[in-house]
Amino acid sequence: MIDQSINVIQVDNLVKRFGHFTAVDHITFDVKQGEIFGFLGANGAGKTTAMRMLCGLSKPTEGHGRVAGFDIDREVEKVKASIGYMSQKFSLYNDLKVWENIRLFAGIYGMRDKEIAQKTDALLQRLNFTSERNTLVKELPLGWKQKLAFSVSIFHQPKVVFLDEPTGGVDPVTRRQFWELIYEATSEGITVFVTTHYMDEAEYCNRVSIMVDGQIKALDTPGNLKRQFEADTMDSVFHRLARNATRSDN
Ligand SMILES: Nc1ncnc2c1ncn2[C@@H]1O[C@H](COP(=O)(O)OP(=O)(O)OP(=O)(O)O)[C@@H](O)[C@H]1O
Repeated sequence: MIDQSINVIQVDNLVKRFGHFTAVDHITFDVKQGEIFGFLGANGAGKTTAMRMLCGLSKPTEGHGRVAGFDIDREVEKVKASIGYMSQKFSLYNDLKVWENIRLFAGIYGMRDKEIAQKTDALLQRLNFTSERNTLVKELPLGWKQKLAFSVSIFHQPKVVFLDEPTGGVDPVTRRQFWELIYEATSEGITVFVTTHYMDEAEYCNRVSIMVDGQIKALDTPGNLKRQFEADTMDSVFHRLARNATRSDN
């Protein structure tokens, strides 16, 4: 359930410049506890750069942000300890077994061995992965890897999880299964911040922001955005906003 009174993410005029280039240009928004917040934008819009600042991986040039109650500039370690992160490029170790990946990441987040062992059994059952416990991650199909990577990213029960294009390259049925896991996480009170290029996934979010050339050009529920732009689908809303982007080929 979404708790409107608690902002898990609060961003105020956040800016990131690389030399003279402004990758993220004064973005302001907040995300409520338990919300699924879709962070959309064309290639190069600035999504990953913004997300890296929110995760404490990159210092803002200007502006302020708080994640899980901590300042993203001055309390970086506390931010990192309160979040989960899953990126398309880096998530699991291919040369480790399924259970070894779970133990490794849970250990990094400070969980105790006994708790890890108990929760590992429960997780493998939940994912129908029990027979894959000793399989090397590189041998799993991509969709399975993604489900496992997501489950690992929330294994330590973070306040918020950041997902950077978590379902890239898999079929709609597998993506739908992945979203079932996202809904389950929110029912446990975890807030989800997700970037995606798939507009059917944008429809699954509680609210969506659309970034164009470093700026947030629209932010609302999918239903309200469709009404505002007199569009039938989020795909059409997205293309109306993104077609004037100078940084991408949309
Ligand atoms: N370290 C860097 N130095 C210089 N420019 C950068 C750096 N990181 C990103 N950029 C530029 O900032 C802009 C935003 O990039 P970013 O990766 O945040 O976009 P994105 O919205 O995540 O795109 P994609 O969907 O392709 O991942 C791009 O023009 C990119 O080239």
